[in-house]
Amino acid sequence: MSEIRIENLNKKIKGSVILNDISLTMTPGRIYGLRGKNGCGKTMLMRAICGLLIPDGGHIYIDDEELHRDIKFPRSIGALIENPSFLPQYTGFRNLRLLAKLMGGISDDDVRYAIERTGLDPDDKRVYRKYSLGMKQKLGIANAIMGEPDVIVLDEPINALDEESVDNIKKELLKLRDGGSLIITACHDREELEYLCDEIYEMKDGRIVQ
Ligand SMILES: Nc1ncnc2c1ncn2[C@@H]1O[C@H](COP(=O)(O)OP(=O)(O)OP(=O)(O)O)[C@@H](O)[C@H]1O
Repeated sequence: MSEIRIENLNKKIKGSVILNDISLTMTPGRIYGLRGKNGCGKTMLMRAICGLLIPDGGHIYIDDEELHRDIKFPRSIGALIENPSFLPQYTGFRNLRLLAKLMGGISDDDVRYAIERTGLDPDDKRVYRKYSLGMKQKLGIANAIMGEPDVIVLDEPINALDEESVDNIKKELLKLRDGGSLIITACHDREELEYLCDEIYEMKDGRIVQ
C-alpha cells in the first residue's frame, strides 16, 4: 500500500503555468476525484504522479521515496491516461499479457481476472482494432487494474461506457479501494464523482482550489 505526498508542485510548459504550487496527501484505501474545466491541469497532475511529467519545482513522494530522485516511476502503479497504445492486430488478452510480462509479477490468471472485471471476455478472439470505443476503454481499465497495483490512475475512465458498464466499473473500483488501492480519477460528471470518491479536488488554472 502506498501513500502519495505532493509538496509545492510546479510545472510550466512554454511559459504557461500548467501546475501551480500543488500540495496534497493521498492515503491508501481511498478514491480521489479531480474535477475542473477542460485544460485546468487534471491530466498533467495525473501524469506527474505516474512519473511521466518532470516538474520544474516541488516534490512527489510515494511513501518515503521521491519520484525522479529515488525512483523513476511509482513501484506499483496502473494507469489509463489518454489513449493507451495497444497493438491492433492482437486480442485484448494478448495485448495485456504482453504488458504483464514486461512489468513482471502479473500472472495470466491476473490478466484474465482484470479483463473479466471490466465486463470483457478474456477469450474473445476479436483483435483490438475491431473493438468498439467502449471495449477499448474497458481494456484500458483492465490494463490499469491488472495485478491490483497500490496506485491506480484513471483519466476519464467511463466516458465511453453505457450505464450498466459504468455501474460495474464503479463496483470494481470500490472493491479495489477496499483492498487497499489508492485510486485517482478525473471525471466531468459531478454526480459520478460524488458517488465514487472519498475526496474530490476541484482544480482551476493548475491549482487545487477546493
Ligand atoms: N504537450 C503539451 N504542450 C503544451 N501544453 C500542454 C500540453 N499538454 C497539455 N498542455 C496544456 O496543459 C494544460 C493542462 O492540460 P490538461 O490536459 O492537464 O487538462 P485537463 O484538466 O486534463 O483537461 P480535460 O478536461 O480537457 O482533459 C492545458 O492548458 C493544456 O493546453
